[in-house]
Amino acid sequence: MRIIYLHHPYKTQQIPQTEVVLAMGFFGGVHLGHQAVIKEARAEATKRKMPLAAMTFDHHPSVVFPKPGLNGLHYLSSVKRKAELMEDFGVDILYVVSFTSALAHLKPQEFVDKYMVALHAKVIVAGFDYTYGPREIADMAHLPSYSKNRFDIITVDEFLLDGQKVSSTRIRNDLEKSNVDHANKFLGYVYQTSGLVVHGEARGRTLGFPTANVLSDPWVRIPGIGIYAVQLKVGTKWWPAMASVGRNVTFGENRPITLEINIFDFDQEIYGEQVSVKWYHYVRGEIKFANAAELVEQLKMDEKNIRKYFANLNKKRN
Ligand SMILES: Cc1cc2nc3c(=O)[nH]c(=O)nc-3n(C[C@H](O)[C@H](O)[C@H](O)COP(=O)(O)O)c2cc1C
Ligand SMILES: Nc1ncnc2c1ncn2[C@@H]1O[C@H](COP(=O)(O)OP(=O)(O)O)[C@@H](O)[C@H]1O
Repeated sequence: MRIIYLHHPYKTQQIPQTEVVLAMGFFGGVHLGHQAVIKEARAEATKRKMPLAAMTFDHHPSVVFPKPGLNGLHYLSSVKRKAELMEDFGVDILYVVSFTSALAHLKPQEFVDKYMVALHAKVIVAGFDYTYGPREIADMAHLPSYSKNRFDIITVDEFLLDGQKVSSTRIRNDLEKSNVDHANKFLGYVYQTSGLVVHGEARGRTLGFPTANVLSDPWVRIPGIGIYAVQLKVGTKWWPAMASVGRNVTFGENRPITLEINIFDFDQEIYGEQVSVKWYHYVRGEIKFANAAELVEQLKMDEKNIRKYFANLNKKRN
């Protein structure tokens, strides 16, 4: 897959000359609803023997148009992760467009001309609620009037799972409530984040449970406080592990929230490693123990439960 970064006004030399099917959306999280759009676009591209291009933005439109109640940016996928997922789902060219004031203030006709037609799109595929300007004048219903027959349009219906709309907002709420199991169901894959292993307070090793302290990438959403069954990628290998998102309440008041991960059957120094975390399953809430010994007893039980969880998961897969 080729990734092309466009910053308005982009240079025409950046655009490949081939005609494409173009899937449009912010695709935050690339959840089952987004996957339905990409699948439909993939099928159309194969039918027409054209490459499949997809367009996303580097930042959410709320950076330029702030929404009340939306404070801070907490994405379900970094651009890098989005690109990995897009490639998995068969995208050949990914356009990552900078969402700036200059871009946001283009008239709908200008956006269609410069970011659809000039990208040699023969077919535009997008979800039913896709907009490219103010909703009243720039939704899917208005797209034919701007297209002027220069491309075909495929609108993909709302995707429901168990009768519920699959949406990024719903998935963000699930993660906030520590419900990674439900978030994973709506994502259609296991939620993944990444970060850097940094020093903690060097207490873990004295408890018999060393924990890699992971400083997560900025702007990416970490599940809410709790203990989780996770897998951690160090270098190229995935390791089963148990993670704590919490304030280490046993050891004092008002501590910051940290992400700490004890890796099973592992004994290496990994400070400075860039690692990825796959969030499989919520196990329990954070508990304030009377002393370190009680915490250690709980950690032993957590390890047992989480090993069992992964053993069952492997059994189900085989
Ligand atoms: C699986 C797991 C579960 C944990 N559960 C709790 C908990 O319930 N309460 C708590 O105070 N700390 C909990 N911790 C965090 C430990 O307090 C922390 O890992 C330990 O203090 C080591 O900190 P350090 O890495 O800064 O040395 C947990 C850690 C792990 C890995
Ligand atoms: N099984 C393991 N799980 C996690 N980290 C481990 C493990 N074995 C060794 N380590 C190393 O030990 C470090 C964690 O030890 P710990 O005493 O908790 O110190 P810190 O507070 O600096 O994280 C990790 O960053 C890693 O380099």
